[in-house]
Amino acid sequence: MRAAIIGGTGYGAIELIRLMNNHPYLEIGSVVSNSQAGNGFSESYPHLTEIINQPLESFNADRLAKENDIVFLATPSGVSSKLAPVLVDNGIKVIDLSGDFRLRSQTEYETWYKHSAPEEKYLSQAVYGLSEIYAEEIKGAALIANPGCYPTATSLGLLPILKANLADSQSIIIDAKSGVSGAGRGLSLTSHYAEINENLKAYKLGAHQHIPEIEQVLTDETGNPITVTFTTHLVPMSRGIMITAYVNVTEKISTNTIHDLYKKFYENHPFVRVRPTGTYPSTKEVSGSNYCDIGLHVDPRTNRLTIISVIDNLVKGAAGQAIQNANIMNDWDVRTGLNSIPMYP
Ligand SMILES: NC(=O)C1=CN([C@@H]2O[C@H](COP(=O)(O)OP(=O)(O)OC[C@H]3O[C@@H](n4cnc5c(N)ncnc54)[C@H](OP(=O)(O)O)[C@@H]3O)[C@@H](O)[C@H]2O)C=CC1
Ligand SMILES: CC(=O)N[C@@H](CCC(=O)OP(=O)(O)O)C(=O)O
Repeated sequence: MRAAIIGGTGYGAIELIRLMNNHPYLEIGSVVSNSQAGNGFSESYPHLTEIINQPLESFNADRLAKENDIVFLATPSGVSSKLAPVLVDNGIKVIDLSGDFRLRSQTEYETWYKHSAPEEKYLSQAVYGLSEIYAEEIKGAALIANPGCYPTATSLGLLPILKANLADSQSIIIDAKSGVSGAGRGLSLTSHYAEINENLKAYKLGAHQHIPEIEQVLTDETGNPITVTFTTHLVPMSRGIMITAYVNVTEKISTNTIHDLYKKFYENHPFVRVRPTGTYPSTKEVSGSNYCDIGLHVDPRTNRLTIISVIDNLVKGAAGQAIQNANIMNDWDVRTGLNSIPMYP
């Protein structure tokens, strides 16, 4: 199956290429670049020399639909909302890595993203691609809204306890940290070496676009309107996300019991690894892989559960989950092309 990638010279796109290169059924088809059309790939990414030789193309929806079977949009929010409709109307399946089709409400989208929402007609047909939770819906979808990196780690970490009705759903605090590649390849003062090296920064307090996304999933899955306190931090590393979530449990319950509950919840989901009690995952232990690793601890003094959830933002947080969704859409084993062991150290 030929897969086109749009946003060709961004970090999401090259991660798609790295993963697709080892996928037995997905062949890298057209690679579209807005800024580098006509140039060779290795001019932007010399590490791909003699591996990916095709020239970068400009966007042409008719040609893309004729020459490819599926399109991955690795473009910024506000750009995907313009490109996806043209592709869907051309009858090609689309997996969008941006935030454009994740929120069902246009008003919510415009409040948090600060630009115009996609058309209702396309929003209503988009399926939220949190692979472990929505596989049935993903199977038949024409347009997938691939989840955000922070919402992936957060939702997978919180859903088992919330769905078991063992937590006070209004007590959730999420402390989130990301490596700099989460902000993409574009240059900015925040990701400038001297600004981020040996530094730790909190950002977008109360204004992060992933807040409504997290609240939407948790609310949908529990049936209770949930609001969360969510604070993001930029850490001086290239890849990786760690979320530390705190939630009050509503009855006396041990870490072992909660651990068993999580193991059961994810027993048929090979990419979520629930760590043994007393051990907590680190970002390097999932780096370069599609795993989400979860560690759990209940403090009996406070009756509060601490959840540590780690992913690689570019893999499970973006390109890896997108490929996992393509696997689900095509009825291939979810692990297809995603078997690589995390890169350690
Ligand atoms: N980085 C991450 O960890 C994650 C990213 N995402 C989302 O995935 C998407 C891609 O992210 P990422 O690759 O990191 O971002 P980058 O900034 O690295 O890449 C985005 C690419 O999109 C293309 N682009 C930029 N502006 C325009 C435009 N106006 N019109 C058309 N194309 C444009 C550019 O490539 P070219 O000029 O070659 O077309 C650019 O390199 C974003 O929506 C992001 O929010 C989601 C989860 C995690
Ligand atoms: C470190 C960093 O800046 N991360 C980005 C993550 C953005 C992202 O992945 O965008 P989506 O909204 O498409 O998920 C941020 O916090 O905004």
